[in-house]
Amino acid sequence: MTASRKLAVFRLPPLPTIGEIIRLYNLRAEKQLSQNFLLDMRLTDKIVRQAGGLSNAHVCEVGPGPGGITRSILSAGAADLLVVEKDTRFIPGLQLLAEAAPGKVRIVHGDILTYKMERGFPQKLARKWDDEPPDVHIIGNLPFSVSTPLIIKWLENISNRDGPFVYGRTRLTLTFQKEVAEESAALSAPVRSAGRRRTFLACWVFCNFKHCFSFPPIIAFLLQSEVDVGVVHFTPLVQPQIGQPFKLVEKVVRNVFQFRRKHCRRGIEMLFPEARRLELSEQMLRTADVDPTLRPTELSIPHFRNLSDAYSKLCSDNPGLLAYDFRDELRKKRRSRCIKEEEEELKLKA
Ligand SMILES: C[S@@+](CC[C@H](N)C(=O)[O-])C[C@H]1O[C@@H](n2cnc3c(N)ncnc32)[C@H](O)[C@@H]1O
Repeated sequence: MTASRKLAVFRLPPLPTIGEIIRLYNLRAEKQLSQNFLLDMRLTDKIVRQAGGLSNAHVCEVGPGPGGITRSILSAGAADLLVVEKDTRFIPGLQLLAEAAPGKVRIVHGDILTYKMERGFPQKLARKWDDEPPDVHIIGNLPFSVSTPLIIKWLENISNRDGPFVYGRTRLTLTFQKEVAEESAALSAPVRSAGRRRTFLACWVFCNFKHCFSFPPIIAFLLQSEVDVGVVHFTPLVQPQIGQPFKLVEKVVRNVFQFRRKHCRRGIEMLFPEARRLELSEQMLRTADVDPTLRPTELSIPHFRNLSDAYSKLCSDNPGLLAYDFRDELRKKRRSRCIKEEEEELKLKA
């Protein structure tokens, strides 16, 4: 016990504060890039604690910026910290931190949306999917415009067990806009809770999802930001709540939520080519045993499970259906209408 406690404690040598780093390297937060920095170490420590014990853990921090969360991860005892930062201006400050924690910090100057995390950590860390999660964590306070596409990408990775999930059920601790985090946490509440977001519905399907706490921007940021921030912790589920691939589930959820104030039948119809729209959407709703007059926000995960299973069955019976996108059909229709109008105009002129 004492030995492992000793291992976990890591004290960084005296370093300039994050505020001094920002001044030293002239790291102006770019408002158009939604760059806001966490300066309060008590807050960064609290965010990092939400990941669970990091003693001797392998961690990837996404978007470290001037390094507030980075310092908290090191102080929490991480053995190996991989930071992925897109903006060159932050690299020298991160190098200073790497020198202060020899052998612990690896810096990647790159974009997390394209970074191949399956190569980021040694394969020996990998655990079986149904084992306990591996000692690999992802932590980050990213711009909200990046964290949403990123979580969609990672949900697909969870479904395929690739990317950061080649190591097993890698845990994620990320920040989102407070309203999104709180409303999404309400997904576990009774079915009729309003305001659910489709991205997070998919999160519930594939992850255990916990809204840890929120904080106002005023206590944290260098730039005045208008929105509160919510810290969310995800652990991939051993058994997703819907046994279909992410792409199919996401397509069903996306189409249903397209007309969020209308009956769910309206969005479901758009999954099918115009010529067979009514027939196939009725068949799907009947097989799924879902009331077509429910609104998208009234549908529960079991409803989506039945809808996804029914849609998957229709896709196997109708080759090409999974690739169907009503927008392509609309575009083709518009194009042929334009061509027809042009031909008629030419006829009139002749
Ligand atoms: C909101 S700031 C937060 C900085 C730091 N994590 C903190 O809490 O103080 C977001 C950081 O993510 C970086 N970033 C933005 N998009 C990124 C991407 N696609 N890949 C890697 N880093 C990114 C920005 O350059 C910036 O350093």
